[in-house]
Amino acid sequence: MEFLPEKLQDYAESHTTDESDVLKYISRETHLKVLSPRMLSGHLQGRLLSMFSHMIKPKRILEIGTYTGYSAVCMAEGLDTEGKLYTIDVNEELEARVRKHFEMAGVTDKVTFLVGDAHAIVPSLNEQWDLVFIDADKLGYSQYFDLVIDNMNTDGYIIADNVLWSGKIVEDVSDKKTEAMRNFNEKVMNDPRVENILLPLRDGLMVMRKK
Ligand SMILES: C[S@@+](CC[C@H](N)C(=O)[O-])C[C@H]1O[C@@H](n2cnc3c(N)ncnc32)[C@H](O)[C@@H]1O
Repeated sequence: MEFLPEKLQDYAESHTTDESDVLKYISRETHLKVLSPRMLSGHLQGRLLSMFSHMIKPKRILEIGTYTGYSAVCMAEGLDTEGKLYTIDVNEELEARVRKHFEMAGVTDKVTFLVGDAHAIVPSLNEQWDLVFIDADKLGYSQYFDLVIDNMNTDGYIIADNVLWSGKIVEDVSDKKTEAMRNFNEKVMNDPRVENILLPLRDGLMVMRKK
């Protein structure tokens, strides 16, 4: 499914700051050589993540779902000078490619890339988060929220991707992932510890601020 009519997408992209050469390289290589390139955040969402990160100036970022490193590089752009970004992916086949991308982007010293199941790794990280990006297994979103919420700084932000789930969220569809995403959106909506906005950019971003 196209998220936006092509002409509007082109117009929005042509009126948005361009991607860096490294991000263009990551995107191109991912589309040529990696399965499911649609998972990559892409130009508009990448610039939004970078913009949020610049606004927050986070000292600690957690990303759940690295894929080929595109969104991690975008968020690293806004890190505080002493800041660190942790990113986790379970797919070890991507590891060499991701490390190369971080090297090319010049972020290796700020980024800790962990390969393994985020459900097991997140509880082992002894950090307080300013920005968390949840973009991995859809059945795990609610658990990821539970795992990070008590370690969010006040005015820290959690962003969850794909919350419109290609539009299925409002259709008469009841498969496991769609139901999981509905449950996640309801859970966030009813949690008094956060205020939230569902931003209908691309496949939908749930943006939450820890009160
Ligand atoms: C949508 S992609 C991430 C896209 C990336 N954030 C970006 O915007 O370019 C989702 C990734 O989550 C990873 N993933 C799925 N289940 C996971 C788990 N349990 N722990 C860690 N990573 C997982 C997949 O291997 C995949 O690379």
